[in-house]
Amino acid sequence: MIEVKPKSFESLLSEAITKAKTNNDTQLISMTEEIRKVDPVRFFASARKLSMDRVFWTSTSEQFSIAGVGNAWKVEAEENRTEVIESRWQKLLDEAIVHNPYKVPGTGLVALGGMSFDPSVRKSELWNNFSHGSFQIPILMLTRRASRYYLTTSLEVRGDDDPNELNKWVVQAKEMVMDRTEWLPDSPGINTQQEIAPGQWKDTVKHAADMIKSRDAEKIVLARELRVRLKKDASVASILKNLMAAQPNSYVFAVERDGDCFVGASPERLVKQEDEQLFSVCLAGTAPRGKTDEEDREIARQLLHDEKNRSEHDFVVKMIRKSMETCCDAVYVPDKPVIHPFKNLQHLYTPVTARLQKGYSIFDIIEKLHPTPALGGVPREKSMTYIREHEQLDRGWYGAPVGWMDSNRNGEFAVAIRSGLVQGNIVSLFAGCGVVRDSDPEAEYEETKIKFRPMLSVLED
Ligand SMILES: C=C(O[C@@H]1C=C(C(=O)O)C=C[C@H]1O)C(=O)O
Ligand SMILES: [Mg+2]
Repeated sequence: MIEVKPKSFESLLSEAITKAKTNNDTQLISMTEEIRKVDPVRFFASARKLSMDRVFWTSTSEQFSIAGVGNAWKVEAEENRTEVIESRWQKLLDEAIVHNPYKVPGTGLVALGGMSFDPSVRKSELWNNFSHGSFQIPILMLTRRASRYYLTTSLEVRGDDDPNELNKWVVQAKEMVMDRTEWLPDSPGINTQQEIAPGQWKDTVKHAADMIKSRDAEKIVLARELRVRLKKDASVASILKNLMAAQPNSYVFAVERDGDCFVGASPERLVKQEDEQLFSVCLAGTAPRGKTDEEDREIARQLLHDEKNRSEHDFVVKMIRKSMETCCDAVYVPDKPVIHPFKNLQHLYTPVTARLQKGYSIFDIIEKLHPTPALGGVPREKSMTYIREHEQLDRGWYGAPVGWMDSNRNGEFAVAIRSGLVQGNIVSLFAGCGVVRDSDPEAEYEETKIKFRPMLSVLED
């Protein structure tokens, strides 16, 4: 990475264009400035006018958000995705010309995106616009951290570009996305809901549980789809706004590809990196919320001691610990889970901390962790084969890592659950649950029903 201190964005452009001409190659530049307050959701909404892919990420509890639009750089990988993405990202980090005096996580060079749950599955029509791995550096990116706001502008230039023209376009685009008067429409309202093959799904749960009883596997996560037809086309910005309000301790995210948008509010962190420090979470085991405080506490107490839910949870803990130990020091995992309540349900939760050893990157961690038994199963390959053969659905990006990373070894990835794919007025929602030997198909069905609630409730009018 080449750090520079240009007088203006235009002078940075001129410098980069000259360099591109000399090298007969493209050149990526990126410049970050601190700006006055702009609401990230409004930024996302206004960015629609640019008709380019948008991306959104927030860890609401930390008041940290990123909203971006356009592709200054993009990597799409259908095969060997982590190697392809990592090598392209490393090359970019070596060559980019950057001005970012702030060093705030999530500013400067930031790649946002995600991947599909299972790269060996042939994509269905539904997920046509989403590659097995896809990351972008937005052209315009807003980063909010508590009460500070930063705008990063990145562009890839060629030797024959005109700095003046490019600069003019950037100035106009900035004005457009920072329009503070952008209006957010109300929730679209739901016309019809169609559960995809619920009976068959319950039969599969029974089949999987029987297989586990005969010791052919230990845990298999099975998901199903709910297809929703809205009264009008969804405004993703409004969905984001409502998700942030309704699910304050979840990661609210959106990744748009050619008009389709994958959106969700996930309670599950896969991994967060701050230099060599890693934070992960084991989240599995579910119960509803109580109607009164007393009932809520009683349900929580039962969940903590419930053998079936504890076994679902413990598979995840064991696997995350083991994976971390292959490339980290100081792996710390508490002995027992605690309850983590969310708006619609409560989960068993065990946090994990670790120190990443030299020579490993966040890609190595993602590759080792995904899919954890919270979304795949135990043993990993057996459960994946079972899912491929029996689930009536293309998971696409559901249940897979989604998030961001920057050039200073900061990043965070969530497991993309409580999510849906928005295509105009059609939304495909996904929810699954961990099947273990004592799973009852009817109870698992009810559990998935609650897991649809976070997304469903923000679509209803
Ligand atoms: C698979 C999902 O959630 C996962 C399954 C859980 C369970 O079965 O108890 C709990 C949290 C997640 O690990 C989902 O929400 O779709
Ligand atoms: Mg469960």
